[in-house]
Amino acid sequence: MAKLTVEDLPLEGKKVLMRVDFNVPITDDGKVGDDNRIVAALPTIKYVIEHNGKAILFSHLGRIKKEEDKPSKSLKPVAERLSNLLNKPVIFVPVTEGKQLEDAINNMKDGEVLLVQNTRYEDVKNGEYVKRESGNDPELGKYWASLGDVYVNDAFGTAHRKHASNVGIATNMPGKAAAGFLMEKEIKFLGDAVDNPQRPFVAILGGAKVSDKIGVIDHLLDKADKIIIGGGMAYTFYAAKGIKTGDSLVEKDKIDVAKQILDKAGDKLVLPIDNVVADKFDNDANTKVVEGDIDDGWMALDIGPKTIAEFEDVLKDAKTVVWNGPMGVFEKPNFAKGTLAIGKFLGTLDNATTIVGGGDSTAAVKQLGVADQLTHISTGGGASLTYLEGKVLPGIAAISEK
Ligand SMILES: Nc1ncnc2c1ncn2[C@@H]1O[C@H](COP(=O)(O)OP(=O)(O)O)[C@@H](O)[C@H]1O
Ligand SMILES: O=C(OP(=O)(O)O)[C@H](O)COP(=O)(O)O
Ligand SMILES: [Mg+2]
Repeated sequence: MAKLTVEDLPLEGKKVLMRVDFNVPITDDGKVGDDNRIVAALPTIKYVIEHNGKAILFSHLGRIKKEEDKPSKSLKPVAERLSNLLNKPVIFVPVTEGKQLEDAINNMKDGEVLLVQNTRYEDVKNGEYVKRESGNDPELGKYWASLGDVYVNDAFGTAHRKHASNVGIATNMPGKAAAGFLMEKEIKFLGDAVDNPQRPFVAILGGAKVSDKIGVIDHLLDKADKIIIGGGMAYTFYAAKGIKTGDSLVEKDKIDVAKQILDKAGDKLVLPIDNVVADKFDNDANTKVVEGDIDDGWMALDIGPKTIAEFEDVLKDAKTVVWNGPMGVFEKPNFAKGTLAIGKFLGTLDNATTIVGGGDSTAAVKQLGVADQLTHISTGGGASLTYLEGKVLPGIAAISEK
């Protein structure tokens, strides 16, 4: 990378603003469900504090559209886990601006670590959805930049976003915005694996961020030999094909996009044949396996056994596989079979490069015990896909040149 890296920055005694991606799953009882993204940022955080910098960390957690979203999306549990992992105190500041934050920063000693509250708290002010963080409000990036001396972006998982805490701060610190070690590592790995992929090259797309990620498929059609669609991504395609979807996740305003993709894709696109459907979004729901049409009152929460066999057949000769998005609601054990089966199968592909990306997908393969058999676990889902498309990632573009 011809970009500035953390090793190029003066750190001793400096206020080092750092963007990390601590958007981790939080359990119903308010604990960190998977700490892969926190662990992945440790090398850069440790480097900064070992060089006597003051590490001031910024991250988002989830999406905030109304005041009531805030309490369950506090970064407090993340601060506690980070403190355990670093084996030292982490100062947690429960606000994103103002005197409390400024005082806390000014009171820091060299080598200390501080975590600022969820940057997306700025998206809702006085009950209004103002998107200051997600809309890259110029005043916000400028304000946050004013709090530090230098800036390190290690949030690869967020690099496809143009937000105040990544692009905003960086553009306000020209010549002083550097990449962290995780950012460097992810780009190097993805570049090596997918710029000239060994073929057949198969992409697997699932998960729940349909409107975000469906557009990527169009571009992937030019790159990949096959594209497997499972998980919550599949049912908008069902709707586009006129298959009944019942109460499954469908993004109505993306049905036309799905139709266009289907027209272009021919047999490159592989959709589920059967699904595990449930009568409610609950682990204890009544379930059955159905082929094709899903009746009203039922929702597809996992791929079915015939689909698993179908997907394995497509994957068996692959030399490069990139996977983003779980095949079902794996957080609920009764709907984790499809994700587990695909993860296990990828582990058996000895001569293939297998890459899994995404906050939830990596949590899934770790939780299900198949992560060790894969070639690379990337912290970025949407970010990896955007990279794959060949697009510039705004978070990386904003980092200063060497
Ligand atoms: N059939 C489905 N219906 C609803 N949600 C689903 C379905 N399949 C997967 N999901 C959900 O998708 C979420 C992950 O999606 P996403 O954030 O796009 O993946 P990643 O974090 O790996 O990039 C998980 O919380 C999972 O429960
Ligand atoms: O979790 C993330 O992406 P991913 O779910 O695609 O892995 C990133 O933190 C970005 O989050 P966002 O999609 O709410 O901007
Ligand atoms: Mg996710």
